[in-house]
Amino acid sequence: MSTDIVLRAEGVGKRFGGFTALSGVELEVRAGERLGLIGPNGSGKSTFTNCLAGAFPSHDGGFTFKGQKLAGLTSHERARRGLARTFQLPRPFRGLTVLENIRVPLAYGGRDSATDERAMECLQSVELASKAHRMPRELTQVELRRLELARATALRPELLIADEVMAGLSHAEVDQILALLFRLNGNGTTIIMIEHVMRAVTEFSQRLAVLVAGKKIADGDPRAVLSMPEVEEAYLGR
Ligand SMILES: Nc1ncnc2c1ncn2[C@@H]1O[C@H](COP(=O)(O)OP(=O)(O)OP(=O)(O)O)[C@@H](O)[C@H]1O
Repeated sequence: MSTDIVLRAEGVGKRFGGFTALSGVELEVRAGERLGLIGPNGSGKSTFTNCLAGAFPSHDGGFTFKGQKLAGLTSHERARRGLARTFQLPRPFRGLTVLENIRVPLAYGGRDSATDERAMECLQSVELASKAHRMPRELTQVELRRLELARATALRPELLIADEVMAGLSHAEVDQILALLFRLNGNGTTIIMIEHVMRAVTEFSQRLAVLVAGKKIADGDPRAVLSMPEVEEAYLGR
């Protein structure tokens, strides 16, 4: 694993009206790293993702990605720079086939890359090639998650934020998605996994960061972090 810092969050804060959803969040992610970002419901994980991906601005602080500040860039511009995210509820274009769904992000990456061949390659990487000409409504839950991952990673991002891609899946399906994420990481993609399926997070993460009520309360070796009394109390409810 390289020691280059690919992402740095500095003092990130976000308010919704009078409610503080994030406060002073500092985070560094190394190139090639697998980081788990955990925390109870409502602790600010998706808000952090939305600020990072440019869905809405943060009120305080900001992000540096590959040495460049992200402030002022739209979510599309961030995606073009290699920052990808999935959505908790998969958001395929319902009126397009599975293959056409992959052509959309490819088209963002430049006219030449939006070929059927490249789209099929993406589908093969998530084992969905046999469903290329199906409509999203014909896919199972786990296939929809795979399509979401293929859409997010079509442009071969340097950093992927996988936001609860395992929710509601069976044990075996979680293993399938885990294998896929390990493969993506093995091919060089840095991954931040936001997940409530603890088995998956602990198996996947080289490091864990914990958000509670909008603040980062722990960051380090997964075993050490999970055995911290404040994490057990806040997150695991023990
Ligand atoms: N658009 C919004 N307007 C007002 N409050 C919001 C908005 N988005 C999030 N919040 C609030 O901010 C807090 C953090 O929410 P967020 O969705 O980031 O938590 P989370 O850690 O991702 O939770 P979960 O694990 O349930 O997905 C919550 O209290 C939520 O109600």
